[in-house]
Amino acid sequence: MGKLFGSKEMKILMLGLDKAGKTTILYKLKLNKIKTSTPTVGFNVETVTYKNVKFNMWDVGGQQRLRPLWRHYFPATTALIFVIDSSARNRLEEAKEELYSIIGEKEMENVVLLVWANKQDLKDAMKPQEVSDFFGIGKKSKQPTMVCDW
Ligand SMILES: Nc1nc2c(ncn2[C@@H]2O[C@H](COP(=O)(O)OP(=O)(O)OP(=O)(O)O)[C@@H](O)[C@H]2O)c(=O)[nH]1
Ligand SMILES: [Mg+2]
Repeated sequence: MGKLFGSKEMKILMLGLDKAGKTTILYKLKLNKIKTSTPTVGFNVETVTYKNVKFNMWDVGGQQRLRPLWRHYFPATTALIFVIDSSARNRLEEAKEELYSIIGEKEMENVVLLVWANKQDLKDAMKPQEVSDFFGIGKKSKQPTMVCDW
């Protein structure tokens, strides 16, 4: 917990496949409203302040051709929010591969990991528990990990 709350400023990195909903989440947290967005090429960064902690939230484009750039955003990350489209069952394997490739990197092996099971409003969405089971969260990774929806 000291790692989470001891410092006054922390970098939160949001990654995930294209169309998972990262930019939508960023602006919902920042502005408390849904802002339509186009696919991100590059990144968005916003500061969300809660009590005395400043969360610098980084949202990076997830299209396949942009994923090799993700590693440039790794340094100084405290927590990774890996966003998935819970209704895109056919993309879950791809998402899992990308997640394990990220947390397999030395720089990222100790970050706090949150898998965000997004788009729970869609009727065929996988529940957070199903996502957790599919990803093997907490089994393969030794870092503090949880799966959540909104
Ligand atoms: N139904 C539903 N749609 C959502 C939700 N979150 C995002 N979307 C939609 O999903 C689409 C993609 O959202 P983005 O936020 O642009 O996705 P992204 O992860 O930033 O995509 P890239 O920038 O390409 O990596 C948009 O049409 C959003 O309106 C959600 O919780 N429920
Ligand atoms: Mg985006």
